[in-house]
Parts: sequence; structure tokens; C-alpha cells
Amino acid sequence: MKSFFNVQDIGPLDKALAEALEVKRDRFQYQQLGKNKTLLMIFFNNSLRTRLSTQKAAMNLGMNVIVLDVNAGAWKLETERGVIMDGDKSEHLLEAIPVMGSYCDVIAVRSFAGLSDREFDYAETIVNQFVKYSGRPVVAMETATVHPLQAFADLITIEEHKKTARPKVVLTWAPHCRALPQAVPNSFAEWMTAADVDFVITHPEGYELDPRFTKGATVEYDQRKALAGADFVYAKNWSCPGVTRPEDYGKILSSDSSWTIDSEHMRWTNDGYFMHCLPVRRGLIVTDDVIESDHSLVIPEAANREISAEVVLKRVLESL
Ligand SMILES: CCC[C@H](NC(C)=O)C(=O)O
Ligand SMILES: NC(=O)OP(=O)(O)O
Repeated sequence: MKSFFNVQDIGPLDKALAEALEVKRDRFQYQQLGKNKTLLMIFFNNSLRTRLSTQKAAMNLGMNVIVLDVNAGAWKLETERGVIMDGDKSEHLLEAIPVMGSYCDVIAVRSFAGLSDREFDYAETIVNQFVKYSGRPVVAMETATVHPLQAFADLITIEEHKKTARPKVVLTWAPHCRALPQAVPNSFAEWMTAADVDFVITHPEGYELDPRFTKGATVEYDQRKALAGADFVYAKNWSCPGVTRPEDYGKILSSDSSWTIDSEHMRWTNDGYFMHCLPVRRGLIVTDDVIESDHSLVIPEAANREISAEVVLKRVLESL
């Protein structure tokens, strides 16, 4: 696997899930695979789960790991071409990327959407320069439009906890005080439409996700109807994706607290589980009683990030 951005990159999902459960049975069985191989993890944005789980996964595989926080210690990077670099940026991405590629065998990148220029974000302008110029396989650790390591972990979690062969999975928007990217819901929608689940997306009008990720999904604007009979409730905030309202890309269109997931919402489900990628703002996305309940999967879901990352890095190492 030369890069990991989309569900197609992992191949047949039944095989990927079987491999994940095999890794989970003994996560140290492939220690030789990564011997003398180096993973460089590059962060343009903050992280807890992705940083820790991806490094742990690499260590499970016997890899060496280097972590670079671009905005804490490295030179401030210019990402635009054709500019005169007389400002506060000392180095251009087009030099930094091949240099970083020379120190490692695999690169993983976190670079969130800027949420001001939809074309720049949805062209994956930053991370595609790593694909083009690093000379190394590139793994997305949440880029402008996707978070596949999260979505794969989410699917593993659903597979482990489903009570029926084809569970109903609902992605529900919830309010937030900041404008958040669409990467997590995009990848969750992409992976759920590829998986064998009954998938429904619910959000206020104007929050329609990009159709390249939602093809085949049902969109229900009435949250109660969407949540009826749900086996899994995946809550997440996202800002306006700019699909039906291009001028509103990246904006907060609603702060309607009736979309916050509380015990009443969970009563509408089929004794459903609650899921969220974390970090989560309690009181906005979900109430304390729901996220602390025995139907909340947020901790095992986060733990599965180590498994999804190990399967992905294993596939990349096997293709070197
Ligand atoms: C894993 C989630 C990362 C990010 N969350 C925040 C709070 O920026 C997001 O919503 O994309
Ligand atoms: N879910 C997730 O990716 O968490 P972090 O942003 O803490 O890495």
C-alpha cells in the first residue's frame, strides 16, 4: 500500500477486519517487519490519540519513530508557490518535504483543513505535496478532508459490538462552539457506505457532506426519525462543507442544542451504542450521562486506533 487516504486503499473490508482482529490477538507478532524501518510522523496540528496510537502501532511492528511538530521547533514553512519569502516563514515545503523523506521509510501527516478556501482544502494541496515530493509512502493522520485511521478504528469497533449482521449506524451532527473540519464525518461516511451496515446521516440543512464521501447513504434532516432504531449513534460536529452553500464553507450555520445527544435521544434508538472519535466537548456534543453510560464505546473506540494504525503500517511495510 503506497498511501492511505481512502477506504479503497485498504482493499476488501472483510479481509481488513479479519487482519485487525488477528493483530488484536497478538499485536507483537510482526516485530521483525519494521526492523530498521523508520516512521516519520509530521503534525501541523494538535493530537492525543493519533500521536500516541500511531507511534505505539509503529513500535509494535519494530519500527523506529520520529515525531515532528512543525509549528514547535521546525522552521515555519511556506506552502504557497510563486511567493517572495520575506515574511516569517524561513523554509519552503518543497525543500523541507524531500529532506524529511530522506530520513525515513514511511511518512504520516496531520494537516487539518484551513476552512477558508474550499478548493485548496478539497484538493488536499498540503498533503499531496508530501505524496509528490517525499518519495515515501504517505499515511493520512487527518488531512484536510479525510481521517481514515479513525474511520477504520470505528469500523473495527462496530464489528466487535454489533448485535445483528447488518446494524443501523447513524452519523449525527451535533453543535460546537468552534468551526471544525469535515474530515472525520467524510471518512466515517465513506467507510460506512463501503461497509455492510444500514447507514443514515442526519444534520441540519446546509451541512450536506461532499457527495464523493456520502454516495449511497440516506440523509434524514429529522434527527429523531434518523435515530429511531439505531444500533450505533456516531456523533460529530462539522462546519459547513460548502456543498449546497459554497459561500458558507467552513462556517457555523447552527448552534441548535436540540441536536446535543442526551438520554432522550438514546431512548429513540434500538438500545444503541454511543460513539465519538474524541476529543469531545461535553454539554455541546453529548451529555455527561450518555458518554459515561455502559453504552458509550468512546474508550474502546480510541483503543482501536492502535489496531487500525498497526494494520495500515503493516500493509505499508509489506509493500516497501
Ligand atoms: C479527531 C478530531 C480532530 C478535530 N477536532 C478538533 C477539536 O479540532 C476535528 O474535528 O477534525
Ligand atoms: N480522534 C483523534 O484523532 O484524536 P486526536 O485528535 O487526539 O489525535
